[in-house]
Amino acid sequence: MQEDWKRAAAEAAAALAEDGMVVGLGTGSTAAWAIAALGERVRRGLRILGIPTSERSAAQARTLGIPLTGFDRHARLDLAIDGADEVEPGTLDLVKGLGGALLREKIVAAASARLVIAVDEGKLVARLGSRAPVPVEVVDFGREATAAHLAALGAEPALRRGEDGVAFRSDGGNPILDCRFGPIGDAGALETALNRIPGVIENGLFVGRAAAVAVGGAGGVRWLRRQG
Ligand SMILES: O=C[C@H](O)[C@H](O)[C@H](O)COP(=O)(O)O
Repeated sequence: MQEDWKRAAAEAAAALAEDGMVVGLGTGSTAAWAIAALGERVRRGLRILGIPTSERSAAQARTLGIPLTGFDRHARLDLAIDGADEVEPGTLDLVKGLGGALLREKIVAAASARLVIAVDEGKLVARLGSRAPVPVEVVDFGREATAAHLAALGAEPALRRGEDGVAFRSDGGNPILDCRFGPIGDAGALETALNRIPGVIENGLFVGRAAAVAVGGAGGVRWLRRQG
């Protein structure tokens, strides 16, 4: 059921790609449905270039025959399609990065004319942080000191580990501290405060970036759009 909702939302988002666009390819199980839908459209003749946000998404896109490009050839994107871990419906602010791709995702989102998010309705929350931790990518050096700064902002930082117990590494080779804040009052202020901590590379709060969110649910797909 949830997988059907993700897929429907992802396909609605993928339908926004048009001939000639440079498209950011997100990461995660929902973004994978969007990449699959784009692959099918490319097979039928759609002409786009993709910029993937992870090695996983790059591999999937290559398998499907989606031509890829990079920032050296295209510094601006027309559209980025991605998933999210939490969406605040009023603001379209997001938590992202439980899949570990938050840094590349934020770089791609920041370079895109439009960021379109696809989720199932279980991702909607009244306040960001209600359910998901905020992932924070950090450098190895001084990780404990960085974690202490994060704790001082009210988080409970936990080093992300794989199922094998080994510390998770992002595609950039960095560890991630998952920071439980509980419901966040001012996500914009927190996003800025997190990135001011020495040792923090990027955090998973995406504030004021999403233009629209496709939400899959029992009644089909509905669109949330940012006002203004
Ligand atoms: O790093 C991962 C990304 O931010 C994903 O878009 C996010 O975790 C949502 O993933 P999923 O669609 O698998 O729930």
